[in-house]
Amino acid sequence: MNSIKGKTGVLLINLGTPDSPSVGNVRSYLSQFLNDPRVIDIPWLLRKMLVNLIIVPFRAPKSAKIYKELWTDQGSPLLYYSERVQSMLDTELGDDFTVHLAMRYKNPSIPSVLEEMRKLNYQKIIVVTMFPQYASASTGSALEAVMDEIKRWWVIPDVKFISQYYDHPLFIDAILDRARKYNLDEYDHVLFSYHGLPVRQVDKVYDNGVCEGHDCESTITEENQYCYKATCYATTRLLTEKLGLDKSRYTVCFQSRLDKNWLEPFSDKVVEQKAKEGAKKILIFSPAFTADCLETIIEIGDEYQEIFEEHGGEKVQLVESLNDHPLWVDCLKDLILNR
Ligand SMILES: C=CC1=C(C)c2cc3[nH]c(cc4nc(cc5[nH]c(cc1n2)c(C)c5CCC(=O)O)C(CCC(=O)O)=C4C)c(C)c3C=C
Ligand SMILES: [Fe+2]
Ligand SMILES: [Fe+2]
Repeated sequence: MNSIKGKTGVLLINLGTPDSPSVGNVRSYLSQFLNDPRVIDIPWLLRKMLVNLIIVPFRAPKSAKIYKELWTDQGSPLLYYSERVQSMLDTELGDDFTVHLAMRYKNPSIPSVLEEMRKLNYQKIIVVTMFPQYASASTGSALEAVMDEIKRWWVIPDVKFISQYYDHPLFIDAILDRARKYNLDEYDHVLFSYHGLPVRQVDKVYDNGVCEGHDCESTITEENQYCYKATCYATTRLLTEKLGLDKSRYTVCFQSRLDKNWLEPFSDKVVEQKAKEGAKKILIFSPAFTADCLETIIEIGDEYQEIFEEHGGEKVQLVESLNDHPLWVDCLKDLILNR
């Protein structure tokens, strides 16, 4: 048996990114991602045909071009920052814990990292994703992939899952600290742009598959606590209360949609609308992304800037993701030690 630093293994999981921005690697990433039944939740045959014959062949070359713009000397920002957080958290947690990092799609893969962890014979494993708001397509999929591996082990240690933490005070404080360098009074409007989801997927958290009788834009209760829309609005309320931002000065919106049946309002449409109303400068928070990635750097930073300028606006300012912010690491540490 290999020696272990401590008795608890922590598995930190993020979404994943292509191994390189080549068309082949982007195709392989998109294929694994979009064939996930929690991401495209339609019947098997229909998903295989739609994803493998239509979406991936058409999207891979376009996405590869964008990934080439995103790539830095350190590789993909999502993987780079996830590794930084893993190493900082490992140091912060001290000798009783060892922190491992896996990606839901591509590398380091969940099966390979869990196999290393199995060999280390931990007494306890704590699994935490880098998704603050629960969604079946992100957190649910990552936790299912972990269960699929561990269920086959002969020895199953104590296992603990952390499903969401959008309201953790240190998560909120870390975002506020990122925003400190921007003077809110200089901006005509503020957007809180979350990754979008098909409405059908969000509503599946309710037994009858519909979000009826819940006021998910203004209240969160035991009944809608896993409704992604409700947690995005709740995250925004926690942030805006501390920022002292009046309701008239901000909009919650959802980006990266694949079709029209996704959560509304759509971020790109809000950006366009604000420019048409005469806004010159807008500030965009992206509290569903804990590491900067294609969806923040390119979609918000470049594409929304273009849309805004096209309609008369001047500057779209992105509030950087938490990346390797020390308060973000403190948040994860607190979740591991105290949840
Ligand atoms: C049906 C499609 C998709 C669902 C549902 C979805 C949910 C979802 N995604 C994230 C986080 C990220 N997604 C990222 C990229 C990305 N997302 C989709 C599609 C769905 N996501 C695609 C096709 C892509 C690839 C890029 C592209 O071709 O446009 C990323 C960035 C990864 C990177 O390498 O930088 C993140 C992060 C969440 C949290 C989520 C559910 C709430
Ligand atoms: Fe996504
Ligand atoms: Fe809801």
